[in-house]
Amino acid sequence: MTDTARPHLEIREVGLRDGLQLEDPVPLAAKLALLDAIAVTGVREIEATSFVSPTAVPAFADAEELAAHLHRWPDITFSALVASPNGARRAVTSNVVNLEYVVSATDAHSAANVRRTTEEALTAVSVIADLAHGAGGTAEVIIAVAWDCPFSGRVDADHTAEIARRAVEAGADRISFGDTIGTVVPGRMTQLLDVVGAVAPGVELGVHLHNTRGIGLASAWAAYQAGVTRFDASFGGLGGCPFAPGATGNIATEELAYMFDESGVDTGVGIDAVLDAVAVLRDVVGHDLSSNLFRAHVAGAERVAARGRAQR
Ligand SMILES: CC(C)(COP(=O)([O-])OP(=O)([O-])OC[C@H]1O[C@@H](n2cnc3c(N)ncnc32)[C@H](O)[C@@H]1OP(=O)([O-])[O-])[C@@H](O)C(=O)NCCC(=O)NCCSC(=O)C[C@@](C)(O)CC(=O)[O-]
Repeated sequence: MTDTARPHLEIREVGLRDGLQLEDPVPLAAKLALLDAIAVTGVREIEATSFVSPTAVPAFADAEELAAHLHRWPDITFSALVASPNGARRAVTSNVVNLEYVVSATDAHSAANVRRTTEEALTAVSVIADLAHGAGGTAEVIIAVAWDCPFSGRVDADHTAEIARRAVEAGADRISFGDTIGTVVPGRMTQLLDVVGAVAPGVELGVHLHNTRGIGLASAWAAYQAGVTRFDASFGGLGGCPFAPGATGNIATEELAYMFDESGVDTGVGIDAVLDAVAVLRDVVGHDLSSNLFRAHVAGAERVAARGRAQR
């Protein structure tokens, strides 16, 4: 439960989308079990799936089927990633009206991801925003490779900020910056947010960070200090873009919530409940997860069990 007297922020859980997109397709029943587990953690927003090409990302071939179950969690605001107007149409037809549309800051990543240039991808923002708004929802643009591209290197902050400005001009309600290959550091986070503040003042901003180099939480803290209060995170730290070589997991929901809650910033997220959900996730994907907090939790539980056995 959020304490309104404390500073607070929103964590959007993206494990069902970013988390699963690099995995072998997970059966619908297992996705619903994951939703059951994550829906009781206190997160208020969940990015549930992607309406993209099932050839490009087989993990979300069941997007429509999953969407038909989302009414089961009426207290959660669900959203979906889309990569084209066609995907946006599929989403709103499935009653998923809050859309995240990805625009890559470089042509090279855009070509790998959606087979379009950045300019072509930007052209679709107004169409997608109209579709979302017409259905009573919201349109967010996530700018992928906002700081660094695995194909063309460093991205100028002015360039990313200009994409943000144009996306808002075209109808986006909100912009999130994606650190797709997990290279950003606090100084560069602050630099980009400063430039965006000058170019597109007053825009609602979020960040979508990957922890590839272990700096994700530090950059999240820098973003918070710069005024950002919306963060994507993935339980267990699962995730990664299939079209960005070297991409690995998102910052972990439980670690982000732990950092902020212990710093007096309310996330509304119950850490123990997320750790329970991560245990379900580990069984579903069948491999270890990168979350240090989860590892510490498992190791702590094993120590307690070993002590219990020794005392018997
Ligand atoms: C945009 C559309 C829908 C256009 O796909 P389309 O509408 O089918 O149009 P097309 O003419 O470009 O595609 C023709 C054929 O190529 C296939 N195709 C098309 N694209 C690809 C691709 N990339 N890789 C492999 N195959 C691809 C496509 O599936 C189709 O095959 P068919 O169905 O005829 O057999 C499609 O390109 C697509 O779905 N791309 C996937 C986008 C995606 O889901 N990327 C991962 C999410 S973005 C991300 O993770 C970054 C983010 C948001 O998290 C932020 C961050 O981390 O920083």
